[in-house]
Amino acid sequence: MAGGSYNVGHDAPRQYDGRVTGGVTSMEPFLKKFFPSVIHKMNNDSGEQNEYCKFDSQLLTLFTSSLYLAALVACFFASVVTRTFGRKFSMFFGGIVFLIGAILNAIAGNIVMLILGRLLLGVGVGFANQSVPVYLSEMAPAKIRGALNIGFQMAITIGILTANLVNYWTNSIKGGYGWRISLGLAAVPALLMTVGSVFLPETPNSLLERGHTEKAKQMLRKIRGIDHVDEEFQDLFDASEAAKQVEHPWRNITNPRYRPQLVISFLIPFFQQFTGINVIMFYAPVLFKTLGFGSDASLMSAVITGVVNVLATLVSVFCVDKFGRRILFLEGGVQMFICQIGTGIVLGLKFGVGGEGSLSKGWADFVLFLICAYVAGFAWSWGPLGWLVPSEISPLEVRSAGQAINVSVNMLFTFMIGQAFLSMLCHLKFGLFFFFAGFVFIMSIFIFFFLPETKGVAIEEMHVIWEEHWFWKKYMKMEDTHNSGHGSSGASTSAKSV
Ligand SMILES: OC[C@H]1O[C@](O)(CO)[C@@H](O)[C@@H]1O
Repeated sequence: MAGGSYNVGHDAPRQYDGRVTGGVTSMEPFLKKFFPSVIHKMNNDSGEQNEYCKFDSQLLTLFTSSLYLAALVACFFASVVTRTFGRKFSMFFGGIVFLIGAILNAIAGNIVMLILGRLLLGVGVGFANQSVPVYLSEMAPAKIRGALNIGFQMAITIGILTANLVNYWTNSIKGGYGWRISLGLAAVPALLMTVGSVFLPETPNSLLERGHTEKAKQMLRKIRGIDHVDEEFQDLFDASEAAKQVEHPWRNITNPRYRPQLVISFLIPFFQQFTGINVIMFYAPVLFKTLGFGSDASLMSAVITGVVNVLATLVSVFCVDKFGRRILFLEGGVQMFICQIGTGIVLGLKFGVGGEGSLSKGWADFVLFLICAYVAGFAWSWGPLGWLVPSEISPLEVRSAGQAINVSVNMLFTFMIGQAFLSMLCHLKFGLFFFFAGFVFIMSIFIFFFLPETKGVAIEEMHVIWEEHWFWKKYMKMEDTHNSGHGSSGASTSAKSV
């Protein structure tokens, strides 16, 4: 499946570098060079050491999370570039900026270079994030769009695992420059993306959007491998014309008729981040080190959680169309809740509020098991469904606005949790796990009552599920004050996820 390989190839930079930092921030030579105060705190053996606060440094968290802030800002520019100059150009530009960021990070001699490089990486991520999913959705034949959508999250998890493996290796390199290799290797997927984007065909939708009607038809023939594409082309053409009529997608989405889309496009990425997943993904090595695992063992544990993440995401590829979204969301929620409460209790008992103590091997293994089960629960529920559901519920006329909300909310809260985690751990201590468990409880209730099943429902028929829903149906009857757009555009039969 060609689309699958586009996916993995092109999302790799975002994932590789976004995550490689989690490991780097637990490497001593790196900390010594850029964050000596953290090292000082770590080595403080005055006996009053608080395990939870070992790594608390605003600068250190800023280093990790600044990428997402840059991505958040960049994705708004990227949406204009992607529309005006095409998906290919957006990927190419993102790749180049990302490449410069990776080089700057690898040769960084001071904290300014380090953070500047990271901001550039963020800009690259913003562009890739905006263009790659759109590209995939537009290239995919309708019947494998769902699988491809999860392919996006699959690529994310593979990128995280690769980053963890690289860190595991570079951590063992003598000479104190391992972190440079970790950060610099981000140039590999960046190059892949830049060069790859030159050779990729442009999507028919993008060609149509920019007025190249005949080229668009030829391209559709080429990528489908058949001559008779009239029907699909007509759908694309109609959808593109209908989208051109929508002058105010942002005003459209505030219409009561689109209330479920507005609320869900905001809440799903918000909740996805408040599962606390990135505490594990960004800081697993730091977290495991805090729990008393050695430096090497910490990274190894991060590799283990990385493998679990990939495999469990695969599970959802096979289950999502068979068992539906709701059951995965709910099962994943229960599993995460139990594991978080379990981890919180063990840490509470072993470290108490004072944060002094250690874990015996048996208890440490048990915590590792709980964290792996938590990651698995996330990886077959909120991970992939966090992208899939918002993209499939919006009719064409509000799709771009819905998707922009989804991506920006995701980046915003990834940033906020990345930024806040180390001091949350320091202040909330083991309560941090109860904090996220509380959110998992709330989000599961939300899914139970407010998210109807979307499995097997054609996108253009999606309005029916809201009209029949006990809560959302009242919005469907409300007067349309802004315009005459209906929840399902007749032109949206090709159901492009943009
Ligand atoms: O697999 C974990 C990853 O999945 C996401 O929640 C969504 O793509 C990321 O924020 C996270 O790092």
